[in-house]
Amino acid sequence: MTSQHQHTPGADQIRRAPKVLLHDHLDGGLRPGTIVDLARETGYQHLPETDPDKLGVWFREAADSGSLERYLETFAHTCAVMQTREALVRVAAECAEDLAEDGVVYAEVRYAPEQHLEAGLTLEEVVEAVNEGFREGERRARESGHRIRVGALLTAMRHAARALEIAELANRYRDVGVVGFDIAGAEAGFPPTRHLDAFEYLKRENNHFTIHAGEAFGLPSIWQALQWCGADRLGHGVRIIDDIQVGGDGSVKLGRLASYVRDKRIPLELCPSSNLQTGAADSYGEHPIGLLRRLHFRATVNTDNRLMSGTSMSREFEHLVDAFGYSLDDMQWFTVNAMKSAFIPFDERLAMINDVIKPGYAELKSEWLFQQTASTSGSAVEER
Ligand SMILES: O=c1[nH]cnc2c1ncn2[C@H]1C[C@H](O)[C@@H](CO)O1
Ligand SMILES: [Zn+2]
Repeated sequence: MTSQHQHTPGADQIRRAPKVLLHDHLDGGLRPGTIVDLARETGYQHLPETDPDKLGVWFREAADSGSLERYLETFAHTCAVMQTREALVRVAAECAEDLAEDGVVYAEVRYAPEQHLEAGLTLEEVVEAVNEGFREGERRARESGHRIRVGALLTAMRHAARALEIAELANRYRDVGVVGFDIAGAEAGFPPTRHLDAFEYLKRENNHFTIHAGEAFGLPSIWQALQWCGADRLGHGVRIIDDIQVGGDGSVKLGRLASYVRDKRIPLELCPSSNLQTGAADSYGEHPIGLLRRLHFRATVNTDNRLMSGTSMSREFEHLVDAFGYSLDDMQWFTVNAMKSAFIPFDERLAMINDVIKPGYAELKSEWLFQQTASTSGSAVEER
């Protein structure tokens, strides 16, 4: 009989399993229909398609170029329709609702406030609108029987020069909806050390931050993010694989940086579908997450941009279950890793793990166990 631990979950179980999301961009997760509505309401005339289905396909295809720079160009359209308070509240509320509907129980969603000032909002107004939207989305989710908690990460764009200002903003709204800071944007040519003042400030304030590193550029970027900037987590970090040698006999040798990342339990915010689109991996089966999970890195599963990748947390897990045969126990392992790595206080993370995540997986596994008993009881004699 198949053990419950080896059970590969189906789509429905994956969706119902509690999931934790640490790396998701607000401006990369809009519903296509909402983009069309907002463009109409705000007079934005440059959408490549005005039919929601076609627009969704356009984003996925345009983001599928194999280049991070070209992938990032698609955000011009989403940011263009996220310039008013009403638009930001709506997008944030729908984001929380969509994640909750997908079984996400805790999410840290990031966005760059500096990209939402074109119609005259201040940085503070942007943050307050998004916070309001998240609270509204959490409330609507509760009404439809889902529970989710959403925290915001404020992102500074690495090609710009506002990182310190955004870090100060993150600090001001700490404990008021914002749980940390991030930098994003094109990686090659924009090392994180350009923003050292922002990271040093956050460290002095005992605040938390993650850095997009090791996605389009390799080990030097990861090394800088950790050893110069002091990042708590790595956004992607997938190229840490370049510091791991696997011999023909299956033996594995970790370089100094890879050892440091594993020994220090540095969380890797891995985003498989996004990596396939920007060229960091060729297929799900070849994605480094398989090896990193086997080697017990602090690996987590994330969506990055649900719109551009046509994905969700459940879809990401479906791909991984297909590629690696992951069980509910593997899913729970990734989920607990993510919850341990969140930027909210330790006692709250622990409560989520013990009171939400573990009971959720126990319930699914018990469901499976009883189904197994029912379906095998007729053949008990043969099995003996
Ligand atoms: O995967 C990514 N790498 C680097 N930057 C990214 C990625 N996904 C989104 N961004 C950028 C584009 C968005 O406008 C910005 C803030 O969410 O972050
Ligand atoms: Zn990202």
